[in-house]
Amino acid sequence: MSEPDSDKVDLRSEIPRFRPAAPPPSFGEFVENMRRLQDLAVCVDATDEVYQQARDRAAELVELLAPYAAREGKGPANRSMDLPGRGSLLMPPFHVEKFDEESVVARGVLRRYHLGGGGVAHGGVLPLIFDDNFGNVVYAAKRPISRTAYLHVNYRKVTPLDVPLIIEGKVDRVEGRKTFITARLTEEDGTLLADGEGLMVQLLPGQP
Ligand SMILES: CCCCCCCCCCCCCC(=O)SCCNC(=O)CCNC(=O)[C@H](O)C(C)(C)COP(=O)(O)OP(=O)(O)OC[C@H]1O[C@@H](n2cnc3c(N)ncnc32)[C@H](O)[C@@H]1OP(=O)(O)O
Repeated sequence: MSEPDSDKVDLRSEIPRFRPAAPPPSFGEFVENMRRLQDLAVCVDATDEVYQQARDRAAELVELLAPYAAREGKGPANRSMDLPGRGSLLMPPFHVEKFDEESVVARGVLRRYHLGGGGVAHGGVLPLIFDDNFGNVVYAAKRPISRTAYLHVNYRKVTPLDVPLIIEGKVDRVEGRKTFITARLTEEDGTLLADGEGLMVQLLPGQP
């Protein structure tokens, strides 16, 4: 019989255990510089000479970092709870401010990197924010490990960039393996930008 893998969340699931990271001191600034770089990469209008230099410096950075690529759950990205977006470049830079069984609240801004068109956020970024909130709600409500079965977002108003945003999500109801979650994305003054509803389904033994 094979040994249980202590990195798995439990024997029912292939999902790695979530362990918060204690990142090295420079990691947060590294991530913020990378975010700034992403903002610039999608907005600069430069000469070919500038792009050549940028290409070469990016290649140097790749060469520096490539030897340290690690498996999921090992590096600090996505697990650094004190950093915006848990230190993951995939995640918009939101900070969780409330995390309990009643609700999960996170606050952050969308930046130039998240631009869709007409000066406002890309619509596809919002489901990412909602999905992450739903995942947090499941954890905070101490529901079993689950995956998103569906996610519905109602876009009520365009979502501005560089303006503080707040998402609050909570469990609406539980039906057996199913956790239904609702959430609202607002500006600080309460202006509703989008609301969403999702179904998180508890995984069965062996489900990835
Ligand atoms: C300190 C801690 C901090 C934590 C921070 C970390 C946060 C990280 C956050 C990251 C978060 C990221 C999170 C992510 O992004 S998770 C990634 C995105 N999601 C997926 O990839 C999921 C892919 N799908 C599946 O794996 C399966 O389909 C699942 C597991 C969902 C269900 O397949 P399974 O074969 O197991 O179940 P079933 O089909 O018998 O269905 C079971 C029940 O559910 C009902 N049903 C199913 N689908 C739908 C549907 N679409 N609409 C309505 N109902 C639906 C179905 O009718 C049935 O109901 P009932 O007949 O029993 O009444």
